[in-house]
Amino acid sequence: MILGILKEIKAEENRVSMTPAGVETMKQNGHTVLVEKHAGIGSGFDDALYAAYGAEIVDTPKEIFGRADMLMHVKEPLPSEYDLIREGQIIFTYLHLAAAKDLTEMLIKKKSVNIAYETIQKADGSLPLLTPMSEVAGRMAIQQGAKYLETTQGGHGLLLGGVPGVDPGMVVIIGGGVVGTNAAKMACGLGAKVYLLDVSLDRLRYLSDVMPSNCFLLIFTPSILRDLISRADVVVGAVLRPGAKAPKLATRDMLKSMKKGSVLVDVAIDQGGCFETSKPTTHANPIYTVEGVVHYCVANMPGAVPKTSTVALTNATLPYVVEIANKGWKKAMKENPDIRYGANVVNGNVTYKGVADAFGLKYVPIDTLL
Ligand SMILES: NC(=O)C1=CN([C@@H]2O[C@H](COP(=O)(O)OP(=O)(O)OC[C@H]3O[C@@H](n4cnc5c(N)ncnc54)[C@H](O)[C@@H]3O)[C@@H](O)[C@H]2O)C=CC1
Ligand SMILES: CC(=O)C(=O)O
Ligand SMILES: [Mg+2]
Repeated sequence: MILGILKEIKAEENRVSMTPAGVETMKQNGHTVLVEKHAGIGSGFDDALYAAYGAEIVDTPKEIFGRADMLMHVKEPLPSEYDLIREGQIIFTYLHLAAAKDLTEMLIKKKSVNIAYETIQKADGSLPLLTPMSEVAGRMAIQQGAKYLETTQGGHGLLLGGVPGVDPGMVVIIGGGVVGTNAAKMACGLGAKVYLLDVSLDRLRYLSDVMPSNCFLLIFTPSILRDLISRADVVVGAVLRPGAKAPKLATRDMLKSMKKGSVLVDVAIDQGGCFETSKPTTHANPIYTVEGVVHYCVANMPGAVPKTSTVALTNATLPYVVEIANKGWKKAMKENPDIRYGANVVNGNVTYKGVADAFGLKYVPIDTLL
């Protein structure tokens, strides 16, 4: 198969979808790998290194779209690429379609085979291609929250961890999955007072065994959130209903009760966000203020730490890329249920229920297309 590694074009997105070591593995499996010129620069990998590991360096995205059987990106295709997508072409990347109606409609029209990293799912319910970036984003969420608490950044001027003799800040994390747990670890490590909320008692029981004593674990209810949010310095949105639009859990009314200059970090923004007042921002312009509360809603947070994220992402994607390339998408989906879950829009059909439900479109189970 011919594989195309495109240069990311989203604002300030410096990741790349495959490391040179990944290219070597694909070559060992008998595939051709086209890498767009300068695709890896932001992650510390130059064209000469890719070439040394067996990649063919290609000048334009147009040539890659024209030649590749499978396209790989990190982020979703952007409008400048829409016309280049070919019928039957495999697109393997983060898509987050339940929060992207235009993109969903475009992919339906193109009849491409769109496999989303974020909905590939293992038998235990975990999301192996979302996990590494959720680890990064969860850890970053606290760095960003701490930074924007500084008065020079628009915050109310508190050091999140405090110092001896002065109270630390209070962090509320909504959702105790991968993002939430990683955010909690960082916030606890800094010495903040941390509240972690989830709807799953089993998850809270597990976390109570592994989290330090400055992490308080509570079941999520709107009234608990309303109470905590009025006292919080940093609130992190970290909920997920896989593949579906995020529920709006924190309302504008709750925001009004918050301290001016406190900070919301809505990591769930890529699925639409879990605060009523969230809208996607970019690394170039990451924050805005509503009701005096700083909102950080960057949909590709890991893109700012590409040296960590690119390697972590390839570590997770590569076994799946190898399987899809070696077997073709149909056989790979027939034989591996994890990959079947990744099917979002295939040959003009919406094959992921959360996406179909988000837009009232017809849901076509992927099994009927294999
Ligand atoms: N902005 C960015 O750059 C990035 C965003 N993300 C996003 O972060 C979000 C969270 O991802 P993960 O932690 O990997 O998901 P996860 O599936 O590991 O965790 C989600 C947690 O939310 C909980 N939950 C669901 N509904 C809830 C509710 N109503 N109240 C409280 N908890 C609830 C679930 O029980 C689960 O524990 C996703 O939308 C993901 O796409 C992930 C990486 C980067
Ligand atoms: C998960 C995701 O959307 C990201 O890493 O950008
Ligand atoms: Mg995202």
